[in-house]
Amino acid sequence: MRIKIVIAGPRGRMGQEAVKMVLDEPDFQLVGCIDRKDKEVQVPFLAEKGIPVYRDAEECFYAQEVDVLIDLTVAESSYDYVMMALRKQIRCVVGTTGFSNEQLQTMKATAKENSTGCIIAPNFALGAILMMHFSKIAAKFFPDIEIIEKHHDQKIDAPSGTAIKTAEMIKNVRNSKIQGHPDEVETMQGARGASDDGIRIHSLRLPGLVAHQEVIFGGEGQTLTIKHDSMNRKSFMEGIKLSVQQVMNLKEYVYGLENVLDLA
Ligand SMILES: NC(=O)c1ccc[n+]([C@@H]2O[C@H](COP(=O)([O-])OP(=O)(O)OC[C@H]3O[C@@H](n4cnc5c(N)ncnc54)[C@H](O)[C@@H]3O)[C@@H](O)[C@H]2O)c1
Ligand SMILES: O=C(O)C1=N[C@H](C(=O)O)CCC1
Repeated sequence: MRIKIVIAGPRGRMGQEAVKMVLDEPDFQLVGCIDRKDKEVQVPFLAEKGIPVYRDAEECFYAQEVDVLIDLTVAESSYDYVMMALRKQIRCVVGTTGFSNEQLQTMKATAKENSTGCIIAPNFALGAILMMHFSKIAAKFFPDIEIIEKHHDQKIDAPSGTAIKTAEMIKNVRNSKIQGHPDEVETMQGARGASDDGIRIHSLRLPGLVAHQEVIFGGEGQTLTIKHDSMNRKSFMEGIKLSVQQVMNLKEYVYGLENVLDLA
């Protein structure tokens, strides 16, 4: 039996790539897409293949038998779609970033209440998962850390979901620390970036970039840099494919692809 999939956000940079991936995968079946309500734009590629595009998620979930929702939209709509899907016991694979902690906690609780799998991953690139994992190891030895994330200039959320997740993973192993000089002063606001428990996060947005992150550790007489670059959006597809396969056997919420990979 093929896994029946709906993709929300099929016209986006990630959505287009995900549509191709799902259509190319013999074990997957794309049964529909969900596009935004306010734009009546045809999606010719989907029309040719006879794949319905719904403007209303409720209608989509009513009309189609769905195993997994893949959401690649914006946090506001993604939250509504995921909540609706989980309440109907439709599993979710979510790449969208920019959720509040409260939204993440509510989706977690809803997945549990409905015994339904939900993987939310701020980054699906396997190299990025390793970059975060290696950073967590390095942070045990080097507690002075600056994260520099660089993305294309059409990204709406900052800092990136990956940078937030990296800081969260590091905080699990690093004691709280205020970095830099205790009397340090910003003579231009924002010069030192954001601070998460003392870890500094800097967000760069430029045309030409896709998704990149460096985690720089400083110690006595040395620095260590752990760096990952996504050159295109195909780099995320292997992780989405794996998540769809894994979520079929899950009955709860998982935040981060590292939790469904064997990194031991
Ligand atoms: N997890 C990862 O590995 C990963 C990788 C790349 C991007 N992202 C995230 O994925 C999301 C999408 O990124 P993108 O670069 O494709 O953005 P994009 O702007 O190209 O695409 C977003 C799509 O969502 C659609 N959309 C907006 N509101 C909608 C609604 N209410 N219903 C349905 N569709 C709606 C837009 O029309 C657009 O087509 C972002 O949150 C981004 O941060 C995650
Ligand atoms: O918006 C993007 O493009 C990306 N966002 C993710 C994030 O916020 O971490 C990472 C991959 C690309």
